[in-house]
Amino acid sequence: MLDVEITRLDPGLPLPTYARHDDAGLDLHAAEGVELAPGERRLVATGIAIALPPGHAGFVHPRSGLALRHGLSVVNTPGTIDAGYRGEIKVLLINHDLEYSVRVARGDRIAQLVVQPVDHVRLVEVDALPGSARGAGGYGSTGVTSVTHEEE
Ligand SMILES: O=c1ccn([C@H]2C[C@H](O)[C@@H](COP(=O)(O)OP(=O)(O)OP(=O)(O)O)O2)c(=O)[nH]1
Ligand SMILES: [Mg+2]
Repeated sequence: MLDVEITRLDPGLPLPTYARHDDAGLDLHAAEGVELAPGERRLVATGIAIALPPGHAGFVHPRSGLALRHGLSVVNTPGTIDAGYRGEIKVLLINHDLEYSVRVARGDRIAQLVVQPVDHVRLVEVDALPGSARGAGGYGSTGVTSVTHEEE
C-alpha cells in the first residue's frame, strides 16, 4: 500500500475512497452541482489536491454506471495527474446523451482515480527498428468483426 498525501480544499466533502477494498480506482466526489445539456462539457472541481510519489501518475477514468445510465463520461479519458501536480484535481465531464441533460449534485461520485507506476524512458534513436510479428499492422489487421453501421 502506497501512502499518498492529500489535502482537502473543501473540508465538507469526504475523502475519495475505494468503494470495494480491491477496486482499482478511488471514487472522486463533485465539489459542485452542475447540469450538463446534451453534448455539453464542464470542468468539475473535486475539492482535493494530492502529492503523488515520483514515478507514479494518477489517471481519471469515467465510471461505467454513469456512462451506461446517463451517457456521462470524461472528455480526456483518462485524465492524467502528474506526480508534480499540486493543484486541485478536476474532472472534465461530458454528457454524451443526445436527448437528456445530466444533473450532478455536490458530493456525487463522478469519476475514479487510478494511481499507477509509470516509467520514464530514454529514447534511443536508431536507423531501423527490430522486426516483429505485427509489424505496422493495425486498425483491424487481425480480422474483421460482424459489427456494422447503417449506410446512408
Ligand atoms: O483530467 C485532468 C487532467 C489534468 N489535470 C491536472 C493534473 C495534471 O498534472 C495537469 C496537467 O494535465 P495535462 O498534462 O493533461 O494537461 P496539458 O494540457 O498537457 O497541460 P500542461 O501544459 O499544464 O501539462 O492538470 C486534472 O486535474 N484533471
Ligand atoms: Mg501536460
